[in-house]
Parts: sequence; structure tokens; C-alpha cells
Amino acid sequence: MSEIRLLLSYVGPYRRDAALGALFVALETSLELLIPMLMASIIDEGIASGDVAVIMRQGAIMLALALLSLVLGLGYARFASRLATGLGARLRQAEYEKIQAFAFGNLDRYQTSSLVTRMTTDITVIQNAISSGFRPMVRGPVLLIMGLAYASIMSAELAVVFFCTMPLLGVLLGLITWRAAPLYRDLQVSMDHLNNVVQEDVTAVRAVKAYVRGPHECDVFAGVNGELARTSTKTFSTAVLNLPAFQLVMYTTTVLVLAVGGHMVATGALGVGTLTGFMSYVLQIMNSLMMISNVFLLLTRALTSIRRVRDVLGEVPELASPADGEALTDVPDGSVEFRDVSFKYSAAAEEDVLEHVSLRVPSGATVGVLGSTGSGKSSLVQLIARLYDATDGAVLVGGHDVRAYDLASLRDAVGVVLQKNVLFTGTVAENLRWGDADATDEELLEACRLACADEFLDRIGGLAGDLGQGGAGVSGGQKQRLCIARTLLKRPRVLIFDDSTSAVDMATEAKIRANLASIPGVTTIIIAQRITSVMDADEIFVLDDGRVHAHGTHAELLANDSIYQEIYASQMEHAEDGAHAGAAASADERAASSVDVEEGGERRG
Ligand SMILES: Nc1ncnc2c1ncn2[C@@H]1O[C@H](COP(=O)(O)OP(=O)(O)OP(=O)(O)O)[C@@H](O)[C@H]1O
Repeated sequence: MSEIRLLLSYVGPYRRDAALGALFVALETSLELLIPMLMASIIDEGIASGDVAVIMRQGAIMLALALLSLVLGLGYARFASRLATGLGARLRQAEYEKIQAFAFGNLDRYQTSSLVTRMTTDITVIQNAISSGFRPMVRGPVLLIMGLAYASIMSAELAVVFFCTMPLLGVLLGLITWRAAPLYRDLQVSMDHLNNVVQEDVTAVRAVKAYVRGPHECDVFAGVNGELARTSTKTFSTAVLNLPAFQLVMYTTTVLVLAVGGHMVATGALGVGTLTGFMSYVLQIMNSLMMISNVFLLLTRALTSIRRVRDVLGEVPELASPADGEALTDVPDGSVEFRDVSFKYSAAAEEDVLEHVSLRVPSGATVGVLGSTGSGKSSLVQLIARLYDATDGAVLVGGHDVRAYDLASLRDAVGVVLQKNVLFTGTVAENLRWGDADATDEELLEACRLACADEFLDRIGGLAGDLGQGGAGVSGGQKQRLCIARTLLKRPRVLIFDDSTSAVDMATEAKIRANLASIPGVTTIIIAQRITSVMDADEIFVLDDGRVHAHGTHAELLANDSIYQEIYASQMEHAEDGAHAGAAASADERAASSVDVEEGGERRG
């Protein structure tokens, strides 16, 4: 089974613990199985004939065996817990490292919550299966085989009774396990749904409050919570049938063994002690079957989790650097070229997001990219930093195909300020040093100055100021400026701004653009919604439905391109309307917009 092979491949340094744990349980069980024999001998040879010496000797052996079992049990517990926690930690680490190696394309295939569940709940299920299942997994078969052997040696005639009833228990437990197994898979899926809702809502709790969607989201949660409760009830009420099935067969067997055995004792064919010892074996054998069935259920649940972990570990990163020694590590200049590039996010998608795009940006130039929502602007620039690979055609940076570069070298040379800016828990300086781990405080401050983040730095506590979880302590515009500063610290040859000044006021945005223009030799690509953000660029590309519709300077496009003229006209019209409306804005409107400011966390910088 590939799932078990996967687990074994991660046991690594805990192999010794696994082997010793199994050995200790097997020894402990074997010792335990001698107890009924000793008991039978105490009753038949000691008590029946009043031989105190036999009672004392056998009693002392029993005591020694009990103590030895205790030591073996303690040893087993230590080895098993080391194995379970060690294996769990290794699997979690491997998953985490794999996810770090994922390309954007791999990430598109998983929901974040599902990845979280695969690293937490699923690993816990595997750990529990090992810590609770390891002992019965070894003990069950040992008890079964040795118990059957000892019982048959004690009385072959009586053994016939449970050779008849045991298959019945086997069939009953098998049926229950077979019914419960798929339910465990459903249980894990329900858990995923619940985690997904919790993760999405907690992440976006400000938006939920701002849109007064609390009651609706509570209903959504109640739905997935109810689904999980229903699946759990169904699963566990099936699995719990094990116990009554076990009891039914056990009591039937006990009655039959006592009836046949009692008759044998009455006729003198069997000693009372032998019958008592035999009954102990009956219980142990029945117990072993129960253990084996419980192990199956535990394993069934764990197998579902192992498969989910295996999916992550088996995922092949869609992007990789060329083989060692073949990758280019130096990006000679900041030129960018698209040669007949087409792109779609998944092979199964019917339509291309970019179609036959060809363009050239000379090193050091500043270009703008405009286009309606969904026209493919973000997709276009993501290909430059090789966040995705072109489906057809080639993207060149510094005159070389991006696929020829070492990924880290390329991404160091191509700085992208993504549309969705992310800051991390920690200080301003810690966040900025993502761009350059060795940057001095002076270099950090200079980057802040270029990104106009110096204007508010004092207010948030300077470089040592704490940004809070996910940068919750700064406004949208401040976040954008810190993200720009962070990217500048990489000193890239190509700088890409994906709508990354949308929350910054126009005067500050113009100042940032002027500061950036003062950095020599850097190619700047600006995606923007506002024409004013790109009108000074050396060249502007207008995208329409994944194609380059037109390109040229602001003046050329204004003179010749219908889409550009349309965008220009609508933005000028809005600007004028805005000016008038701004003057007449009522106190009510201002109060309404404050909801977004306070609750939505969308404050403007
Ligand atoms: N990760 C993704 N997986 C699948 N499709 C995607 C993904 N990201 C974007 N798309 C699709 O690709 C198309 C282009 O999206 P893209 O984000 O490039 O547009 P855009 O011009 O940057 O839009 P906007 O101005 O709204 O940011 C859209 O139809 C979008 O639905």
C-alpha cells in the first residue's frame, strides 16, 4: 500500500523506536498469555490438592511476570510516543517545505484552509492512529495466534466451540468496518468545509462587519457545522456498533463454553482451573478481534489523512530552476520582451487569458499598462517574474528566456509589488528587510523616502514600530507604500507595480513616480486604473481581452486609439463630477463612508 510506504519513508530516525516498541508489545503480550496457564495450575494443582508450595511458586512467577509486563509497557509507551510525535513533526515539516516550493499554479489547486487542515488535523489523526493504534496493531495478532494455540493445547474439545463462534464475530466486525470506512472520508471533507468557512470569515471579519453580513455568515457557519455534526454522528454511530457485536458473540461463546466445559468438569474430563484458564483465553481472543477491528477503523481514518498529506507531498512544483550549473544567475539588463505569448491558468481552461502578446520594453524605460478589469494586466506582468510560465511563446528578461534563469536570481532582479499587498507580523524594519536582509537602517530609511513612506513612519513608531498581524496596524495606502519600499530594497532591474498605488492620493503617487524616475537604469512597468498614473510613461500598452489592442505614448494613443480615448474621457468626466460632488458632499455621505474607514480597514493613506 502506497500510504504505508509513504509513512515508512518518513519514519527515518524513529525506525529504532518503531522496532523496539513493536518488540516490547509483543513480549508484554506473550507474558500476559502465560497468566491463564499459571492460574489453571494454581487452582488444579495447588488449591485442589492443598499444595501451598505450588500456590506460592506459581504466584511468585505470576507476580514477576506482571512486573516485567509493567516495565515492558512503560518502555513501549516511550518508544510509541517518540515515534508518533517524531513522525508527525517530520511530515508537517515536509509538507511545509513542499508548500514553500509550490508555484502560484500549484497554489491555485488548493484552498488555503485545506492546506492548513492537511498540516494540522490530518497530521494529528495520523499521530493518534500511531499512538493509539500501534499497541493493538501488534497486540491483536499476537493475542489471537498465541491465545488460539494455548487454548487448543489446554482443551482441543472446548476450542471447537469458539472456532465456531469466532468467524461470526469476524464477519460482524468486518461488516461494520466496511460500512464505517467511507464515512471517515466524508468526515474529513466536512472538516475541510468547516475550516474553509472559519478561515475565510475570520480573515475577512472586517469586511463581514462593514457589510453587516454577520447573521448571514452565522447561517453559513451553522450549515457547515451541522454538516460536520451529522457526518460525525453517522460515522461514530456506525463505528460504535462494534461493541454490541462483540458483546453478543462474547456472551454467546461464554455460555456455550461454560455449558460444554461444565459438563466436562462434571464428568471429570476437565479440571476447574483449566476451565477458568480457558475462559481467560476466550476473552483474550475475542478482545484481540475487537482490537484488530478498532485498528482497522483507526487506520481507515488515518489512511484518508495520509492520502491528503500524500497529495501535498506528491505535488510537483509547476516551476523549477534549470538543472544545477545550467541556470543563468546574472540578469544583464532590465529589458523585457514578450514573443507571441499566450497564457491560460490551467491546461483544462477553454480560453486563453493572454493571446499572442508581443511587446518590447527597452532597459531603463518606463511603461504603463492599461485595460479594463479582467483584460489580463496582472497575468501579463506575473509572467515576467515567472510566477507562472507562458503556455505558448516566450518571455525574455535581459535578452534571455525567463525559464533559463535560476528562479531566485530572476525574482531578485524583477521586483513585483503585487496587487494584493501582504505585510507580516513584526516591525517595520523586519518587513522591509524581506527586500534585503542585510540592509542598514539608513538604506531602509532611504527606501521609505523614495516610496514616500517616510511621511508617516514616525506616526507608526519608526522602523521599530510593530505592524500587527498581517500589517493590520497600517492603512491601505501606508501598506502600499511600505510594500513599494520593501521591493525597492531588492534593487531590481525591473520594477513592476500592479495597481500598487491605488490607495495613495494622486499628489503622493506623483511624488513616488518622480522619486522612482530618479533611480537610473531601472525598467518600470506600471499597471494602473488611472490614466494620470501612466500618462508620462515612455510607452503605454492598452490591453483588451488578453490582447495588446494598441501601444504608444499618451499623445499618440489619445489621438488614435478608441479604447484609450474612451478611458480618458470617462476619467476626465469623473474627475470633474468628483470635483463638483466633493464640494457638495453632505455630512450624511461623509458619515456613511466612515464605515469603510473604521470597519473595512480600507483607510486611505
Ligand atoms: N489564479 C487564477 N486562476 C484562474 N483564472 C484567473 C486567475 N487569476 C486571474 N484569472 C482570470 O484571468 C483573467 C485576467 O485576470 P487579470 O487578473 O490578469 O486581469 P486584470 O486586467 O489584472 O484585472 P484587474 O484590473 O481587475 O486587476 C480574468 O478573467 C480572471 O478571471
